[in-house]
Amino acid sequence: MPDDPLPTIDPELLFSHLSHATGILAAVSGGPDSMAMMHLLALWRSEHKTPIVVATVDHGLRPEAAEEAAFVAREAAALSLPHRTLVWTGEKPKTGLQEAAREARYRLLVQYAREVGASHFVTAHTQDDQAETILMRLAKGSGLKGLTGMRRERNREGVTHARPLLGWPKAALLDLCQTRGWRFVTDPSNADERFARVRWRRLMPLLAEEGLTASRLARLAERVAQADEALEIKAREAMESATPEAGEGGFSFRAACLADEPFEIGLRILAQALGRIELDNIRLQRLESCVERLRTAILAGESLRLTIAGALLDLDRTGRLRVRPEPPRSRGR
Ligand SMILES: Nc1ncnc2c1ncn2[C@@H]1O[C@H](COP(=O)(O)OP(=O)(O)OP(=O)(O)O)[C@@H](O)[C@H]1O
Repeated sequence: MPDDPLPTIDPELLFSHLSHATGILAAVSGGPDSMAMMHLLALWRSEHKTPIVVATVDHGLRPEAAEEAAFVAREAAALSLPHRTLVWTGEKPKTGLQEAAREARYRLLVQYAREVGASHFVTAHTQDDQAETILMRLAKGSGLKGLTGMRRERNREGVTHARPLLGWPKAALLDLCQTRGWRFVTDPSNADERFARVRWRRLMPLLAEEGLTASRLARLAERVAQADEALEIKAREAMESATPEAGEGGFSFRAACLADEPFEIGLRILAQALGRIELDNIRLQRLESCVERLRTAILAGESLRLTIAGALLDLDRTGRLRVRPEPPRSRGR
């Protein structure tokens, strides 16, 4: 397959959805993607008044990290952009280090965005990152929700996390850095095969030879996101017509919809019900087995009591399902 020509990136279009931001915090690690983002933001700023600040997180995991942060600070200063290094000082876990580092990074970025009054923080995730995310989630047996990939915008504790480069290939950003002479650093952990993401990245050219390109995977994510949104709306409508009522530390609804609606909608109704008592991110397999058991009981007109991820579900013989947080005493049994 011939390579697509690299697209030209217009900062005005790229950041158009950020024009209403009260301030933008750019998360810049020093790699080509985020350095390109910083330069593009600096170009965009010449036409806009939105304050822009830059931050680099030093996770305290690699000795070179402090020098990389200093490098970003110098490059930001050359563009007259204020820069801050945010240091992760917390305890470092022995397992799940990447996950913990990501959580710490976002926590620090959200805190700093608040401190400087920025309504948005932006990261330089690209189309390739999106494609890798989809492949990794497929390999983990993800359901539809996971296959929607990373979102262009999401709320993190009151601050909007935007990913303006999600539609752009990494190669286009690298090309920009090279042609414009924008300097960047190379993070050695990007070649460390202990990380699943790196191993998937190595597979990408092979998959592209069979047509499974990053742009097709990213397109799949967009289509799945559309389907996911439609199914969520249908599930919400079904729940609204099931006379939901708050009470006794939780809420209840007519559960017939769990059996009458297609299984996928039933799953989402239950997930939304649990969401109402602030239980989110429940494992798909757990939800699936709960809905299966509830459907069987509903059709047989039987009562049923179940627990799932800290919630107590009580189906009575009239077909009403009560959902409430599990009392602390019975948890973990
Ligand atoms: N140390 C850092 N300091 C500042 N920003 C960072 C840092 N590391 C990553 N970022 C931001 O996050 C973007 C994506 O980085 P990377 O792909 O390494 O993160 P990831 O952990 O895979 O992403 P995610 O956190 O969404 O899973 C970078 O382009 C940059 O904008």
